[in-house]
Amino acid sequence: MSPTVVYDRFGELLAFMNVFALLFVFFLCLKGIYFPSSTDSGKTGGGFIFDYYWGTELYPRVLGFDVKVFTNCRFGMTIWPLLVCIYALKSYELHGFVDSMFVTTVLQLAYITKFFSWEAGYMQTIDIIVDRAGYYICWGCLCWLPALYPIVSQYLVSHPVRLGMSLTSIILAVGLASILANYLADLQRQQVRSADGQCLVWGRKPDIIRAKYKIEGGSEKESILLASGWWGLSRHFHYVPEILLSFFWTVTTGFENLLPYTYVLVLVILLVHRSFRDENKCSRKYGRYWQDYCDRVPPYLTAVRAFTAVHVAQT
Ligand SMILES: NC(=O)C1=CN([C@@H]2O[C@H](COP(=O)(O)OP(=O)(O)OC[C@H]3O[C@@H](n4cnc5c(N)ncnc54)[C@H](OP(=O)(O)O)[C@@H]3O)[C@@H](O)[C@H]2O)C=CC1
Ligand SMILES: CC(C)CCC[C@@H](C)[C@H]1CC[C@H]2C3=CC=C4C[C@@H](O)CC[C@]4(C)[C@H]3CC[C@]12C
Repeated sequence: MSPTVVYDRFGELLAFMNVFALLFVFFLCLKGIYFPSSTDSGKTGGGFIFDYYWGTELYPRVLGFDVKVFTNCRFGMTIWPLLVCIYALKSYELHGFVDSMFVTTVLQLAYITKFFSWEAGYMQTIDIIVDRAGYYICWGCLCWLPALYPIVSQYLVSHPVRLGMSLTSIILAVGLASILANYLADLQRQQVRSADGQCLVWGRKPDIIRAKYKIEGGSEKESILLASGWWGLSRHFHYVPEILLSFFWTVTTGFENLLPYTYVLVLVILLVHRSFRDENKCSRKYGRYWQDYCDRVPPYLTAVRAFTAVHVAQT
């Protein structure tokens, strides 16, 4: 049997995953209340619907597996590249070599490879340390991610687009450059923190804030907030190349249909919402140190506005 049967019967597979995920989230909801694996567990206080949506446990374990690492990394981030390859194979069976499919496949696989090379960093993000294992994260990674994230590849199977050599090269180059910028920004923060600020950022001594915060139990800890390099351009600057890279792998579909742009549009909403959530989290965690960082570095919408204003003034 060819793996492209997954493309042919994707609707049925997704329906099955939905039933499984909805039941699994229900199981997790009860488990967090009655048999928690960790201390951050129990009802949210918002009623059953909200418990189900948000989850009742931060780090549930089932049969020795960490549920969120499994749903987010081992399932979601693994099924995505598999689907991208299956859709590319289906397209090859139907139309032979199609350059738009080639570009989107290379860009998505490069992006996913980037994710796995930085996976340890993902363990420190709000998905893992703030969001409980409920409908939002678990159903999201089991159903929403496989349906939405590879949508461009799925669309190109039935709507092949011929880009030509020049467009193929340009989109590949700017797409890979955006992936690199996003990767370097994530890496820069990790390196500065692990070197305790004793390293160079863009050839200079980094501009850092030694931010103190209290952990449960009241003892004090210290962390580094980087205010130069990528992290000095704007707060959450790495979201800009994140949006651009997804736009580049989508623009391969042309402008005839809005459907393949769903992922980019949803991503913009998700990242804007996420930057507010993260700022809230950092402000509560670091207090006046975070305020100091905000005084030095503008939010990215301000940075984008300032960037556009300079360009408009120049032209
Ligand atoms: N495709 C998709 O669906 C999505 C992709 N992403 C991508 O995933 C990656 C991770 O993003 P995300 O999960 O949002 O988390 P971030 O990488 O933005 O990390 C946020 C955390 O970084 C720390 N931090 C914030 N500012 C600074 C600073 N100036 N210096 C040092 N540390 C700082 C804080 O954590 P601490 O408590 O450690 O200080 C903060 O909570 C990015 O590449 C992003 O583009 C993100 C969301 C969705
Ligand atoms: C239920 C839905 C409305 C929302 C579902 C949300 C989740 C599926 C997604 C929320 C945040 C997403 C991610 C965050 C960071 C990531 C790092 C990046 O390098 C790869 C993608 C991802 C793991 C991404 C995956 C989907 C979310 C968990």
